Amino acid sequence: MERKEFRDLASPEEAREAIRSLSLEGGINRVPLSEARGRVLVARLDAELDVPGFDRASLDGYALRARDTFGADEADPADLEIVGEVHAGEEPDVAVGEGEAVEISTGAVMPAGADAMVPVERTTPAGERVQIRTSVAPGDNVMFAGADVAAGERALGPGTRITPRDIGLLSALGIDEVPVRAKPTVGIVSTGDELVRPGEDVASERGEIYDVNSYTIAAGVEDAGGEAILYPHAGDDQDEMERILREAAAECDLVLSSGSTSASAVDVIYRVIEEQGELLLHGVGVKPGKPMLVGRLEESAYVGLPGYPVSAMMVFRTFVAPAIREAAGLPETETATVEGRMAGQERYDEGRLRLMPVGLVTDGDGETLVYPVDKGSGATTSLAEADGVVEVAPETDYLETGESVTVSLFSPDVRPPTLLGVGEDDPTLSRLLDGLDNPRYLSEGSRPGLRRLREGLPDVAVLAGPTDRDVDAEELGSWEREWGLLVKPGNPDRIEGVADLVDEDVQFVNRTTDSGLRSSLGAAVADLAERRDVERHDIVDAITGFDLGLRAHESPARKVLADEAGAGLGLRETADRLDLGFVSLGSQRVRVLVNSDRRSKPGVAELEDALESIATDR
Ligand SMILES: Nc1nc2c(c(=O)[nH]1)N[C@H]1C(S)=C(S)[C@@H](COP(=O)(O)OP(=O)(O)OC[C@H]3O[C@@H](n4cnc5c(N)ncnc54)[C@H](O)[C@@H]3O)O[C@H]1N2
Ligand code: MOO
Repeated sequence: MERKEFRDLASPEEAREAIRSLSLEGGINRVPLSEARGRVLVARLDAELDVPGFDRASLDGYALRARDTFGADEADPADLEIVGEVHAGEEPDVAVGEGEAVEISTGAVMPAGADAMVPVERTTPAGERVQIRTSVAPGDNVMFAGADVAAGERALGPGTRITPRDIGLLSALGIDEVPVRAKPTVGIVSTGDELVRPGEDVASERGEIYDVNSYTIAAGVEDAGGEAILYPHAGDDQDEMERILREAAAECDLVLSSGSTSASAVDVIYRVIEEQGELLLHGVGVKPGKPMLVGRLEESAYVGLPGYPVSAMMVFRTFVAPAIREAAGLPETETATVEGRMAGQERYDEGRLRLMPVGLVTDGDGETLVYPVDKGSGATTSLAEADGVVEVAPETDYLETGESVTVSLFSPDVRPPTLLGVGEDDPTLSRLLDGLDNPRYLSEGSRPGLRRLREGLPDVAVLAGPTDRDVDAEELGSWEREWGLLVKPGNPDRIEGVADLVDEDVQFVNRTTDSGLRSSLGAAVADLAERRDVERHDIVDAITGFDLGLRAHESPARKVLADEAGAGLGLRETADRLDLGFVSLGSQRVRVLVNSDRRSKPGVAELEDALESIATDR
């Protein structure tokens, strides 16, 4: 079967050009005022009436003839006869003659004959008469008909993006429906037999995964001013893809697919477009996003996003979102950028424009440090833990430590976290972080925590268990945790310690070598080897599963819970919470070390307070 190979990649500019050449625009909608916010007017709206529609009292007080007050002041008030009253929403049933006044409420129609009003504070009523202790000029305290907007005036111009303030104006004019640019409708078709919608059960043993792209891209479409329509997943079968894509193309201005863009035998989406529409390009010199497609299907524009969530999102953000915004009539987003320095060296030699997700951290001098967040295109945390993107030109070989880079933030309201921590995964730490304002914690394990602290990236590192090298850093606080083997409830295999893992037939689940628990287990294994006078590797080899370590602190426990293992490395706290049996092997201190350069950061002080509070709790 013929497979796609990517020999000639289009340039990013060619990809932009190709998308620009497609028409994404919808037509015109008439929407009720209640749905008009954020929509873009397509025509000018003129006032068809005066606002206000009548001469209106601006204050509570007395309507009168200005000339009756001339010369009046506190010492020598004008004395007028009260001949009636008029309230807001009432038609006046009285006129004001010479020497007369009418009691009037704010917003009421000025009675005939009156040309000004005096606020109640400057009057002294006495029975049927009122003393006016000030003089006013004609027009004082009156808003005349049409003073706000007059009939025939231009109220809002075409292209206005309707704000709550504009809705105020439209309401005053009595306009209940407005002509706006239709939102471009964007159909989203995710392909892949493995996809399951969130909310349904996922069979991991069969390789099923939750569909990330449909919802992420739909949210991006709505953000860009489009209307997202989710279509059912298309499997990897070409006929099914064709049927769903054509259905979407018939109903939408733009169809976005995800997946099936690359080089495998089931990556056939390009054939559907080639055979049923027009394929403008397939393969662009960007990383991630290389296998993207641009074309037309029926009357609709088409962009094929790669299946990997990071690739899909980056292609969407870079190439598709601007086109949707334009079609929706929205202004280009103000891309907020920040300048920062690279926290470490970053090599790169793939010759494609790299869209590198990065995180930000503020150093002790208030300068911004930039570090790549790259767990690979398949990891959703690559974007959730990033603040923005640095574009690295294709000809760049590496970015040097300290090199200045421009980060375009994912949105203008993105702020660097108040605290950046790296290190051990721990439940007490998770609770501490909950109480802080916008922290970020990269749970990479004790060893990477220590290494990154030495390199000067994080504000704090969280370490547990024995460390081979120490670091010259101050301790901000610490706590103890009890660790051991998590076993089935009631411990049916009667596991009592590491020796049983060696001597009995037990499937064990370990943690990665980066974790502090694993270091403590390593020490226990070394102890046992010494007591038995054998080599350490003899012990290790005899434990089934010792070499395969899982990343997070609960992962081994979950394997035991699922009956996939007889024992796992973990914490007493986890065993208690998941109702598992627990065989204690010891307790270890979890220490929070602070980067000396960052002592004065508010986030560090906040964490220190939180650490003190748990120290006094115990
Ligand atoms: N031999 C080669 N293999 C690959 C190449 C290549 O040039 N030669 N390109 C790689 C690149 S770059 C990318 S990007 C991916 C793109 O692959 P596809 O667009 O064909 O996507 P799939 O194979 O369908 O899926 C990739 C990956 O992403 C997962 N996925 C797919 N859709 C979703 C979704 N809606 N939500 C969550 N995750 C999704 C899918 O399960 C796969 O794990 O190809 C490389 N391969
Ligand atoms: O281009 Mo793929 O999108 O490198 O990950």
